[in-house]
Amino acid sequence: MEDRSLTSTENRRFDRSDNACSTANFSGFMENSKTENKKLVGVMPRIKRTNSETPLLVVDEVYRKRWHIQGVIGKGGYGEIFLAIDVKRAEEVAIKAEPKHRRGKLSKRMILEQKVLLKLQGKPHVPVVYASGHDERLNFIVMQILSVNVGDLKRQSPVKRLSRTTVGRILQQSIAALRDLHGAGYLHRDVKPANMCFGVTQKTRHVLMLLDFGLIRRFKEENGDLRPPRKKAGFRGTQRYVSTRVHARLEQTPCDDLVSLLYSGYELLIGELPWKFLEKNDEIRRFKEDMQTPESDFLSHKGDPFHEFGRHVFFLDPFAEPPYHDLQNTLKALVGGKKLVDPYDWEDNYQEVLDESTSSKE
Ligand SMILES: Nc1ncnc2c1ncn2[C@@H]1O[C@H](COP(=O)(O)OP(=O)(O)OP(=O)(O)O)[C@@H](O)[C@H]1O
Repeated sequence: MEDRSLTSTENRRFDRSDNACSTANFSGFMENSKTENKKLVGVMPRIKRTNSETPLLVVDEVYRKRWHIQGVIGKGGYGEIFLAIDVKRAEEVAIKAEPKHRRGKLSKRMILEQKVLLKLQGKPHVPVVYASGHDERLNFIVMQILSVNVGDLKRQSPVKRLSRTTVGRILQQSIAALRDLHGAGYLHRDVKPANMCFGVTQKTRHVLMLLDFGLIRRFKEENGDLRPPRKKAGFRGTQRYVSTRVHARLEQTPCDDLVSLLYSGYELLIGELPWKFLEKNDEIRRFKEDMQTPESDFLSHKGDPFHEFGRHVFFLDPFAEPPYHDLQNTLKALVGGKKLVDPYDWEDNYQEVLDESTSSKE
């Protein structure tokens, strides 16, 4: 095994041989016995050894006699994501933990996330869940360890953006992830680069995974019909990425996840969304509304595959099933003959996007 300094603040890549052990049953949570042959080769997240003052899980402690906590690898608005070693299987896992109570109320967010993640097990763009459950203080999900998120992979690029072929493939895979999720009857409602990671094993390092099912909502009845829309829906999502329909508090449908995906792709391609520095909700909404008018600069870009994709997405019928396959096909020219398994920017020292930048200056 390579030397892995856990105090390092750099992203790490390392190789590790698999050493899967048998599974055991615990009370109070479910366990998935599926384990994949592990050899970690992807862009591993940074580990912070320092916890917050009131840590959800304590570094160096063994949680539930099973997971040796190594450090924090991610933080969201609700909880924290830890790197841990599963002492039974001798392999790295990620543990997402959230307090059970929020502002004095029982938090249902992670309970729903646990349920949906379990339902989606076996889908290629969803992380493998090894266990999930709760104790008196927190809810937790033990899952497959993934790479640095795509937003951070963009931030690490020397030109703070990603190449067209990398973005095209991220979008094609995200469309597949959304097709599977929508097919199961759920909307994500928080599609953004920070909620996308790649696998870190040889087999999964080119597979995009969609994360964070905390804002998920069922949009179909059990019989497949659309649930009747509410007159006014609450705001759910991240202001920068939500569609104009969400700004208008309309009931979300699959097209709104796809608009968030379009904005995510635009951000990855150009570096920052034009409304990044606007603070007022109305100003952001107006900017987005202008962008989707047929005479906008964005939609006047004829012949460019990303703008073609934008045209498709902006004019989707909110109440019809999106043409996922056609949308993926629109992106073929952006991908330019690269395969999903060919290296992505971060595996190639961002050379392609550096070359794109140089040629656009000439
Ligand atoms: N399985 C994983 N492996 C590696 N990193 C992960 C994993 N799950 C989450 N992360 C990292 O942690 C970050 C936060 O995760 P997540 O979005 O699930 O948390 P959250 O508390 O629900 O966040 P939010 O406030 O955006 O809703 C992600 O952006 C990602 O970088």
